[in-house]
Amino acid sequence: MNTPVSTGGPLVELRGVTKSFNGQRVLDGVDLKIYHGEALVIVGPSGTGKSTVLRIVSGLLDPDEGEVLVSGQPLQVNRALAKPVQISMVFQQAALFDSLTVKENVGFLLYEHSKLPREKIAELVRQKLELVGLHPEIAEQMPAELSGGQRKRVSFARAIMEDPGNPDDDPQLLLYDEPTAGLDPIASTVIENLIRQLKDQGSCDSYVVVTHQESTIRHTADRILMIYQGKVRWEGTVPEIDTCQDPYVRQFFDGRTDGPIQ
Ligand SMILES: Nc1ncnc2c1ncn2[C@@H]1O[C@H](COP(=O)(O)OP(=O)(O)OP(=O)(O)O)[C@@H](O)[C@H]1O
Repeated sequence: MNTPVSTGGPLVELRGVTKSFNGQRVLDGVDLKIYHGEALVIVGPSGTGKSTVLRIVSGLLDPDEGEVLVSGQPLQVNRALAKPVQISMVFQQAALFDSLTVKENVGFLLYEHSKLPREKIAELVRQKLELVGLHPEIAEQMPAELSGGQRKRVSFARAIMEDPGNPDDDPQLLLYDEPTAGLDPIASTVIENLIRQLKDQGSCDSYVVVTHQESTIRHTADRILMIYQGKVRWEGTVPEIDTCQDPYVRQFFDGRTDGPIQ
């Protein structure tokens, strides 16, 4: 694992982050902290800005206002130079290149940007495929030949790929956007277990999951944040899902149409 620049403060912190699209304010002063070693799940009604938060944390999107601190340092415009924490994102639709094999997808960044021999990269790909529970023979297949659950695992393998000679390349924070969307309950459980397992075995230090699926919330969260109308509305733990009397939380988890959430 990478040695964090600072172990005292949070890994990532958002302070007063706002973001608008087409004049519509989606995030309206979001404050949140992601700590070392934590399993954070972000929930909230559709369209409330959860994926936008992930994209801001990953550096794919800039906030309009507010600060993003990574290991206490502002996330710089020139992110290639300032990389105190390696952050990897697993996208909702797996986002694999259809014209490349599984091996080329998983090893993409190393094939493009490292000096490692191709055979070494192929070996690393096989190792990562095994870590996510896929048979290494799948490496030569095309994404279109795989099931949705297999594609998700391939995208996990890609997110945890690292150059063993470059300690800065070791992902510390994994961001999962709707990792179990569209999967049956059993396939969802397999993916939820895998998310926990990858952290427990050190493939990442911390993770953030954005999900609507209650089983995924319950299986992958140590801490839960609920975002509503552009702000963090509630923060709690899994047992508190059942005991919390906050009307927003109750309505959300009970799936009721009547209540303060419009
Ligand atoms: N690049 C963009 N351009 C324009 N509007 C955008 C863009 N990205 C997000 N939005 C809008 O911002 C709002 C929040 O989107 P976001 O995907 O962050 O919500 P979400 O909470 O993750 O939703 P869901 O649970 O449905 O996936 C939506 O209204 C969406 O249409």
